[in-house]
Amino acid sequence: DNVLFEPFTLGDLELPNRIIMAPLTRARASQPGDVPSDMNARYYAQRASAGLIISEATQVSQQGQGYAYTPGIYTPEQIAGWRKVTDAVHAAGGRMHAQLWHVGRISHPELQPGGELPVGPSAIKPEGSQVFISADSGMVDIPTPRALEADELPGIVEQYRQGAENAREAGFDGIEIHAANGYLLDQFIKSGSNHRTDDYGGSVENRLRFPMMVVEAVKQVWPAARIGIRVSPTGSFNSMFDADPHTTFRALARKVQEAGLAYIEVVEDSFQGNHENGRPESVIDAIREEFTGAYIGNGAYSRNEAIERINAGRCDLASFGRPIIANPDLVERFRQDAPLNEWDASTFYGGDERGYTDYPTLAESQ
Ligand SMILES: C=C(C(=O)O)c1ccccc1
Repeated sequence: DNVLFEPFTLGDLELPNRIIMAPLTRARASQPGDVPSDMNARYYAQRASAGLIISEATQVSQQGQGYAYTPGIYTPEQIAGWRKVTDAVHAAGGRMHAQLWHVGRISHPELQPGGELPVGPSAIKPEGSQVFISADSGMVDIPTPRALEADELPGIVEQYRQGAENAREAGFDGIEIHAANGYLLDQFIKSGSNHRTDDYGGSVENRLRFPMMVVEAVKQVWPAARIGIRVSPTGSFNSMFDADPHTTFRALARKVQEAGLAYIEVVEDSFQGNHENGRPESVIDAIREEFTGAYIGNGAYSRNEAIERINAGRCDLASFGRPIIANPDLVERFRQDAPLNEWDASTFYGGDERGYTDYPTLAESQ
């Protein structure tokens, strides 16, 4: 076997391999109420051979929802739905973290409590971003968000803490804080989206303050060994930009080290794996210098590139998105270096079993 099959202790969780199922929005929560379903449980259980499954982004409140049909983790029905998922994954021998999500400005009044404006660190419209709000409206433009008042922030921190609590009740093995891809925490971290002049904006220290309040809050619920965080230092998805990612994410990695979290998952190029900017190797170096926990690399790796990067010490584990959508038995295929099913992008988001639970395993294809 290759290095992908060397067991790894993530925090205090024993993983049988280094192949991680990346968090993947599929917009297939059951309605009404954005509740995880039996179909969702089947999809995740099919992929339980991954060393660890990280759930799709899961909103911690109505205010934190940005797209139709993404699952929440803030109502009793949603918690019960997630319990079905974790039971099925555990029965199949897997392990699963919940990715806790608040979209911030990437939303629309149709999805917001009381039809309010989406909220963010500053009233800066994410040019070019769109969200899917319903089957009949489809993709719509995003309005200029309302800038959050400082005294609203503790309430949002509580949404994450409660979400962490609900993840425990739902049977997850741990949580991942979603601080990547232009959603609320990334909006605070990066200079392009955070123009605040109070203690939560301006300097790197100030821009990291609110995200680190969230880290401290969920540490009241979970041991740090069961908490990870996802970041996208050079990600441009959702109209994001930071003037100095090297400095910003070195500082973040140092704070995550002080917090003692189990891992950092890094989106290593702009979203959806197009290497237009190449891998930000110097930023990866800075993170690795400051953070001695596990580094999960995400960046459209092939099987062989993942092996190379682990052997070269550029990452400890690798997370895979589209390949594991199309290959429920990706682990076995990587073990055998077998051919992979092609993914069908037209069924990534929304819909039913088609393009979700109906991709064949190797055994089913022979
Ligand atoms: C949660 C997402 C992310 O992290 O980028 C997402 C949301 C909608 C479509 C694709 C991805």
